[in-house]
Amino acid sequence: MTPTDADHALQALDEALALVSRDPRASEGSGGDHRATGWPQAREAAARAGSGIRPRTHRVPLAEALGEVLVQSLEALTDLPSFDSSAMDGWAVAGPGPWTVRPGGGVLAGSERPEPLADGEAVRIATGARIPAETTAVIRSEHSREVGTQLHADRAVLTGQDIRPRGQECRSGDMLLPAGSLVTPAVLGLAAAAGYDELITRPRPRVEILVLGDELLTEGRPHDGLIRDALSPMLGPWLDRLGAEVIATRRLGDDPAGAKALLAAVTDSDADLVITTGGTASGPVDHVHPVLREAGAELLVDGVAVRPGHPMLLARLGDRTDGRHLVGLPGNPLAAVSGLLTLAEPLLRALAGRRQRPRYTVPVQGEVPGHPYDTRLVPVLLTDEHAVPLRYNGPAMLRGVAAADGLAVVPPQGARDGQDLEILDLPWVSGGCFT
Ligand SMILES: Nc1nc2c(c(=O)[nH]1)N[C@H]1C(S)=C(S)[C@@H](COP(=O)(O)OP(=O)(O)OC[C@H]3O[C@@H](n4cnc5c(N)ncnc54)[C@H](O)[C@@H]3O)O[C@H]1N2
Ligand code: MOO
Repeated sequence: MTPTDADHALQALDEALALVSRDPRASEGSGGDHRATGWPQAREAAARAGSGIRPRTHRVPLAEALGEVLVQSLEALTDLPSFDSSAMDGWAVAGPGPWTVRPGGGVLAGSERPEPLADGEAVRIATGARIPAETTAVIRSEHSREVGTQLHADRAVLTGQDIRPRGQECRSGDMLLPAGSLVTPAVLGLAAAAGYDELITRPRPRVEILVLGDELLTEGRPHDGLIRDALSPMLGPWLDRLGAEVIATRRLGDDPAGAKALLAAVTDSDADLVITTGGTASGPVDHVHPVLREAGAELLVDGVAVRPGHPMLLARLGDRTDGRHLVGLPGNPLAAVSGLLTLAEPLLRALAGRRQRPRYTVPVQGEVPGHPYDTRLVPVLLTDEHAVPLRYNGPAMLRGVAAADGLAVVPPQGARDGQDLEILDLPWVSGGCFT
């Protein structure tokens, strides 16, 4: 590391740790003097908020069901295989050999029902083709010899060999997968094989993204105190990867008109989840809290003991069963990522009827400084053995996370070299979603 790099790294760490509350119980910058929710509890609260809501359902063509969850169990509409079929290219034979080869063409996959075999007869057959009635075995081409009109087997022939009997995998009506299963590419294949053209699933949760801030540019280089909006380009595709349907991304100013538009979205949006960015802290134009108060929203999480991302929040809009929520992400870009993984992801999984992500840990390489009271989320690269913390992990920086495979969950007080840390995979690394 050059001295300049080292300086930068230290500065990033300083910034990541700078917002240490003097009183561990007080949450600064999130609109009041109250307790921040612990990081694990915040994730649980978000998952709880999204479960127990009456799910919407729809019937969709197979390809559109990818990444959604089955509302009903998947029952076979047919026996599989639906007829006795050959498992190999070779010969269908009846009785003991040698056999007389039936003249003419063989039996191909997809061909009409073949003529029954006579005892001592053989017919050429392709993998997947219907087995002629009276067949006792299939002999692979490489295990047989044709001598004139006679077929000889090179090795012992067992009755039933290389025949896939009808119903070997399932009988019509068998339950193939329970309700609640995620529709993966493999499930689409199975459903098609079992006779389905459409599936009944829970639609993806709909999300509306509202990006707050007057200082944001949508193109060109930063100038005159204005900066590029880094969150609009990032959040839509990210939420898409988390299994949401992003219905709109809108930018709202910090002026009264922006506050009014925010209030309208909070009260009227037909999204299941409204996500805001910025305006969560206690600055003069931070109007997320006032708008939520005005709308009578219930704050389920208001500040989380995590760095970055401390001022993130989760609110319930409307009543308990209608299931509309708002997640307020802090404006600092890595803080927004932290809020996305802490609150939005568990909530969206629950709303989609998906199970929460399986937890796993990886030993960390090197010591990781901790916050005195709060959890830290630190971008890491994953090697075969370790999670390697990345620099440039300050709340306003995306340079670390853009190079990362995941975020390591560093407990308060930090981690020693080799300590097992929970890893939050980034969705494009784990490949856990289908879009
Ligand atoms: N007095 C205090 N001030 C702040 C505290 C605090 O505890 N006391 N907390 C700090 C923390 S931690 C965070 S995180 C931020 C959260 O601020 P807001 O959610 O209110 O966000 P803004 O003030 O609107 O913006 C913060 C920062 O992020 C930049 N930003 C905003 N949106 C975008 C975007 N779309 N793309 C790129 N960058 C964005 C914005 O320009 C600011 O620099 O509050 C601290 N303050
Ligand atoms: O550190 Mo704030 O917590 O920048 O999100």
